[in-house]
Amino acid sequence: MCSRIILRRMIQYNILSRKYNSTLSNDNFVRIFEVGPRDGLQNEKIQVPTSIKIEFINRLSQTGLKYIEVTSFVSPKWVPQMSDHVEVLAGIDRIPGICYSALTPNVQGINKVVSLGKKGVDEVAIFSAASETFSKKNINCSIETSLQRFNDVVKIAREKDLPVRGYVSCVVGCPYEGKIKPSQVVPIIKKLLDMGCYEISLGDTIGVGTPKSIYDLLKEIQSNDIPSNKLAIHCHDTYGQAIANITQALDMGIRCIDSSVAGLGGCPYAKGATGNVATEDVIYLLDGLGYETGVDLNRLIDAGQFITEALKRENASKVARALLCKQQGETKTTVKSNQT
Ligand SMILES: CC(C)(COP(=O)([O-])OP(=O)([O-])OC[C@H]1O[C@@H](n2cnc3c(N)ncnc32)[C@H](O)[C@@H]1OP(=O)([O-])[O-])[C@@H](O)C(=O)NCCC(=O)NCCSC(=O)C[C@@](C)(O)CC(=O)[O-]
Repeated sequence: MCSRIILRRMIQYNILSRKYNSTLSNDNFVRIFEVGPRDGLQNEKIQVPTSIKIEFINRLSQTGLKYIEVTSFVSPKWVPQMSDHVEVLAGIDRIPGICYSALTPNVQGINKVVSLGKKGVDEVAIFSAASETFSKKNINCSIETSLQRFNDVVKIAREKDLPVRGYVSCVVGCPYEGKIKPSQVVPIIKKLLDMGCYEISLGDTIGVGTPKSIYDLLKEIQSNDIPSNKLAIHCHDTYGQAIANITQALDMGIRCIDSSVAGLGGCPYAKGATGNVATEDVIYLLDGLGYETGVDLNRLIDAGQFITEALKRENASKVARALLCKQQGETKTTVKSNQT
């Protein structure tokens, strides 16, 4: 009898301590949401061959990333670069456990995703903005109209058990309206969450944020009882503040970071905005801070090199450049010492 009680206590203790450990490790785990194939490529002026996009996504799938935004179902007249969404999705090697996602701005987009069945995506995203002008430039309608449209998108997605992620662009600044107040952002987040989005990604679309503006924004969001585990941070690095802003967000409990390998990207409707923060730089930061991500930095660098060589441009990741330089130096030293 006594030993049974002890056994039960041991089991309870074990379960509790596992729960405790998993809470700890959850808090220590940061989800990386790779947006390179979508946000990274959507702004490329020359059509990137579909086979390159497929190879890029396949390489990303080998890095340990669990979320990859692969394309968007937007109008090909507005963003021609994403017009091969069906072919991209049909061509990639899907790895079980990886969530492949796409943007769907309207019913036409979500219906197309649904019609693809298993060749579609595992989750979709809708995208709003905290700036009225940006909304009109980006999706050709007011914020209010866009939210009505998204309601219909979410309804269809939920009927098909497709999780929906929400984006809010221009959370600290807009290319047309300038500074954006946190009080402009909070109502949009609330509406998207109420609609059924499982998470809201906060987009510093033109990379003007600083740790102070990110702090002010997150403080306002938190004071409105919106939990941090419903949020992600999406930083562009135009002013070189992205890593500092992400560190601020991590300090305030955010555990999902959007990034783009090799720092690819830019928004077609935000002139002058450079790419997203580079995933390699984010992983280096997180490794250094002791967070877990499950992402292999070397494989990521390989994927980043592949796509930058294909696009014939410099890799914008400082970490990738530094590590590649170091490797080249080491190879040269080895070759020299083998020759002597
Ligand atoms: C939203 C619309 C469609 C409205 O565009 P619209 O012109 O107002 O729509 P419409 O309903 O009048 O349709 C016009 C034409 O587009 C077609 N169309 C309409 N919808 C679709 C669709 N889904 N798929 C394919 N075709 C579509 C439709 O069939 C029609 O074709 P037509 O009859 O003239 O031949 C348009 O403005 C659009 O596609 N915008 C794209 C915006 C975009 O992709 N922006 C970049 C992504 S957002 C971003 O980068 C920010 C983010 C998320 O990364 C976060 C951050 O950094 O802040």
